[in-house]
Amino acid sequence: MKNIAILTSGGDAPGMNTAIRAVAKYAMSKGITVYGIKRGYAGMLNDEIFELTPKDLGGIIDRGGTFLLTARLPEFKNPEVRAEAVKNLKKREIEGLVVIGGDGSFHGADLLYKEHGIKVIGIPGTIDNDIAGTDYTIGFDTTLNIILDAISKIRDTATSHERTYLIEVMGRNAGDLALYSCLAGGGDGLLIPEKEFSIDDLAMQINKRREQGKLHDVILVAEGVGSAFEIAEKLKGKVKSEMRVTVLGHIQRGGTPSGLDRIIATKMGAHSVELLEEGKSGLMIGIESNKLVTYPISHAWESKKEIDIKDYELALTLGH
Ligand SMILES: Nc1ncnc2c1ncn2[C@@H]1O[C@H](COP(=O)(O)OP(=O)(O)O)[C@@H](O)[C@H]1O
Ligand SMILES: O=P(O)(O)OC[C@H]1O[C@](O)(COP(=O)(O)O)[C@@H](O)[C@@H]1O
Ligand SMILES: [Mg+2]
Repeated sequence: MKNIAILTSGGDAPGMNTAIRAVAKYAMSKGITVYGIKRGYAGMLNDEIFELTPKDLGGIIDRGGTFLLTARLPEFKNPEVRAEAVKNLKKREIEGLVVIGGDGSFHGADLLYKEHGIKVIGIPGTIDNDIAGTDYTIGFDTTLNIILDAISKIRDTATSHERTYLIEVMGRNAGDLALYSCLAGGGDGLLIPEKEFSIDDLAMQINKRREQGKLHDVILVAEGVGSAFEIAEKLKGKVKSEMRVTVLGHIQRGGTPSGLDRIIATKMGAHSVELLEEGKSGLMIGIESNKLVTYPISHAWESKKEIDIKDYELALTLGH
């Protein structure tokens, strides 16, 4: 394989730059020419494609976001749009494409392979950890650590004022960020979309904690269950303590990638080039039990990543 390209697509995630660097440097070490595509599929369509040089890759291993920029292009679901975009790859004789993104981005990649023969490899990059076939997606660990830092800070003020805090965290339809920040941050309650919950039970739990002499409550609310403000509204009159809501928002998606995110981004990035060199295509890379694995790329949207029930129950047990 002589020429490959890389793009990032969907929501950005810390560690995407680390992955781009690994793909490009590893490919260059094998004599492959590497193109960067700006703004995901939008840049492929608009011909924002340029040859990456070693200079582009310096100083990005620890930079959050993605220097290739990212975008969402709903029109890419249209086969005519894909046919137009692929012309910009073919005129440069780009045979392989590494797509760093989520299930939606992988879907687009799969169609490029099936319809136009471009060899594609997907690297899971999203803070949500909502992709089947991998224990961790790139960005999840960094975001988890940002949330843990926020929990510690909020707990200080929550305790001083003896308040109940609802902290809304990202995750789209997935509860992993809320679950693992509750587990590792000592959260006192957890609401995730994968599990039913009762507002009355939560209120009872908060009141019971106060009877035990606890001075604060930190409740993790996954955005997938709805607004934490609405949950607070429903709790009003049922809990005795004063309540506050903090929506962490996009602060969760920025900053230096953690060690774990950099390690998995680097390993997955290099492996994507190995797979392309072997002539493979239509695969996504994952990490399971600390080993790199591959699945057909369709695994990302055909299988649903399940919540770990034991971890969920442990978080609830320790939160009581
Ligand atoms: N079914 C699909 N067919 C073709 N392209 C798709 C499809 N779904 C998503 N895409 C492309 O991938 C982009 C990113 O998808 P999105 O679902 O927003 O994020 P993520 O990749 O993080 O799941 C979309 O804006 C679109 O360009
Ligand atoms: O940046 P936006 O457009 O506000 O999107 C917010 C969404 O993006 C995410 O941060 C990341 O989601 P994706 O990786 O699937 O794009 C979600 O957690 C959140 O729901
Ligand atoms: Mg997605």
